This record gives sequence, C-alpha cells and structure tokens, in this order.
Amino acid sequence: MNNKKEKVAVIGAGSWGTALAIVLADNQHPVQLWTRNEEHKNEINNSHTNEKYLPGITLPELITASTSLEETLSGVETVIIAVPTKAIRQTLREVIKFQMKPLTFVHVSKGIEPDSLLRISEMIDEEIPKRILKDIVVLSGPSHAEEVSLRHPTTVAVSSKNMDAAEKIQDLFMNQHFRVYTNPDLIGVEIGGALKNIIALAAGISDGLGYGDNAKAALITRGLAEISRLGTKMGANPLTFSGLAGIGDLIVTCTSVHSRNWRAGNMLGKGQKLEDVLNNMGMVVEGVRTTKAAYQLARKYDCSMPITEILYQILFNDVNAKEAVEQLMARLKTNEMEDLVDILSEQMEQL
Ligand SMILES: NC(=O)C1=CN([C@@H]2O[C@H](COP(=O)(O)OP(=O)(O)OC[C@H]3O[C@@H](n4cnc5c(N)ncnc54)[C@H](O)[C@@H]3O)[C@@H](O)[C@H]2O)C=CC1
Ligand SMILES: O=C(CO)COP(=O)(O)O
Repeated sequence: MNNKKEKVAVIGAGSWGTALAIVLADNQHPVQLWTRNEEHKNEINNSHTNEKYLPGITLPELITASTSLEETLSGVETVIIAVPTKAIRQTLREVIKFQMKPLTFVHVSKGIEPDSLLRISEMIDEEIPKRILKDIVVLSGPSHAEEVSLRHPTTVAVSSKNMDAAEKIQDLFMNQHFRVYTNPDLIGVEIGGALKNIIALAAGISDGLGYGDNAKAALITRGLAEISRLGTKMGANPLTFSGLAGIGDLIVTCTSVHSRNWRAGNMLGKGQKLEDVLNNMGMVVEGVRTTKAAYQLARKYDCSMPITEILYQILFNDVNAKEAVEQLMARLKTNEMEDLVDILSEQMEQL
C-alpha cells in the first residue's frame, strides 16, 4: 500500500535521482527534487524535462525542482540521497544545516569511501546528528535509470538495520513497473552494489579489447567470487550475492550499454586515457574510486581479489590492459571450489 500523499525530497537531479523521482511521482507522491544548478531547475520546472540526464523523457508534474535545500526539505520525513559517493559527505553537511526534525535517509548511491573504507550507510551514521536521524535505508539492484524512466520492468532490494523502515520504503517505491524486495543484509546489499562497478569496468575493457562472451562470462563469474569473498569477510550474508544486489546488478552493469562503468571500461580497452574518458563521460563513473577502496579493503581483510588488483594497476599505475589480461590468465592454477570453502568457513566463524 502506498502512502500516497507523503512529500518526498530527492537530493541529486542526475539520472538516478530523476528516475526515482519519476517512480515516486507515478505513485502520487509530490517530489521536491534538489539540483545545484539554476538553469537545470528552470528546465525541470518549466519544460518538465531533464535532457542532459534522461533525454526524451517527460517528467510528471508532481516533480518540482529547487536549488534551495531548505525548500527541498521542508515538510518531508524521507529524503533520498542520490549524489555520487564522493559528494555524499559534503551534501549531508549541507542538509543538516536546514533540518530540525528526524528524517529517514534513503541512499541509492553505489560506492565505498577510499581511505576510511566506509559504506555509505556508515558515512550517513557518522555525519548526521542522532536528533535528526530516524533511519537509514539503502536501495540497490539492477536498475538503469534510462529504463526505469521508460517504466520498463525493474526489480531492486531495500535494506536497513530497521526492517520496518525498509518496508516503509518498499511501499513508497513499489508499483507495477518497479518491484521492490526487502533484504535484511545491509552490508551485503551495499557491498554488492558498490563492487559490481569494478567488474563492469573490467568487462568494458574486455569488450573494448575485442574479447568475446567467454571472457565476459569469466569476469562476471570470477568477479562474483571475489565480491562474495570480500563481502563475507566484511560481515555480509553470502546469499545476498546470489540476489538482486549481487549477481543481478553485476549482470546488468557488465552487459548494458547504459552502464557508465561498462562504457568507461570499453573506451579504456580501446586505448583512451582514463582522464579523457572521465572528462568526456559527463556523468559519474563510480567504479574508479571504488577500485581504490576495494584494493585497500582487500589488503585490510587479507582477501584475494585478482580482478580488482589488476584493474587497480590499469587505472592507477598505467599497466597496459592487454598485458594485464595475460597476467590474470597466467596466475597460479587453483581449484574453483576453494572460494566456496573460504566463504563457508568465514560464515562458520561468524556463527
Ligand atoms: N544512473 C543509474 O542508472 C544508477 C545510478 N546509481 C547510483 O546513483 C548515484 C548517482 O548516480 P547518477 O544519478 O547516475 O549520476 P549522474 O552523474 O547522472 O548525476 C549525479 C548528480 O549529482 C550531482 N552532483 C555531482 N557532484 C556533486 C556535488 N559535489 N555536490 C552536489 N551534487 C553533485 C550532479 O550535478 C548530478 O545532478 C551513483 O552512486 C550511482 O552509482 C544507482 C543505480 C542506477
Ligand atoms: O548501478 C547501475 C545499474 O544498476 C548503474 O550503473 P552505471 O553507474 O555503470 O551506469
């Protein structure tokens, strides 16, 4: 059942924030969408479009944009945080200047902060004073904004330490095009969403190099193995990685031309420089920063992550992509099932 009249704030009017605003407006929720750009605000309010991020889509009239956070947050109990991971802390610090009443923070971004190695829910917990922090919920899963905005069937998962809050967000978003599942594994849902971008970059590189379906299937399968291995060490339930926030998101991001991570990888595989690729994309490519964070996490947790390690060398140490693939293929022989044994024994230790 939808809470039809509740106003909702969406912070970030890029592709994903706008697509989710459409879902909420389709569910009859008035949406207050925040953008930092005055022209962008006028376009959304006057033309009901967002041509840079969702070309060709007409936005429902229930969506109104503002450049004022105070105005965006007025009268809402739920705020959707939809800015890139690197902008989360700065955005939260602005939000708390205008907020007196408790809020449920729903984050929909996919990343991990390098150096602190915090997940986004942990960053929110750190930044938001307890007096205005009601709950933190994550929404993640295989969901390209371009398809959500066309009302194509999409499924996602929501998670929180408080499952009542997760169920409330499930009700807020759920409709006939957008199916929302709950999953109690907050760590797994956040880790799956963040780490799949690393593998999508690698899949794009593989395609850019001209390799085929065998290579991509290998990256998806062995990528899932290393995501599960690290995620389990961090306290996730390994079963989450067989779900929407794991293999589901991995498939969509590694195989879709909509994926910015895949597209960036593809350009790198064709020989373009990382700096040029990022400058030309005009949208966030989360996997680059997340590769740095995962590389650090692999060391912290003493976890073998060969694809992440080799991608780190390509991105940050200028290692040639073709030679990197040769290195991956020439690794010491091993037993595929060792991963499963590692994951199971990790789980036993946690019981
Ligand atoms: N686009 C998609 O299909 C999906 C994206 N996501 C995640 O959602 C998050 C946002 O991604 P998109 O909307 O796709 O990115 P985007 O690049 O399309 O839009 C980002 C928005 O954040 C704003 N922004 C950037 N830096 C900022 C800063 N320092 N302060 C305030 N605002 C800032 C931009 O102006 C823009 O409005 C990412 O973590 C992404 O992984 C998750 C699921 C689907
Ligand atoms: O997370 C996404 C789809 O689920 C979007 O992926 P990209 O950021 O690679 O476009």
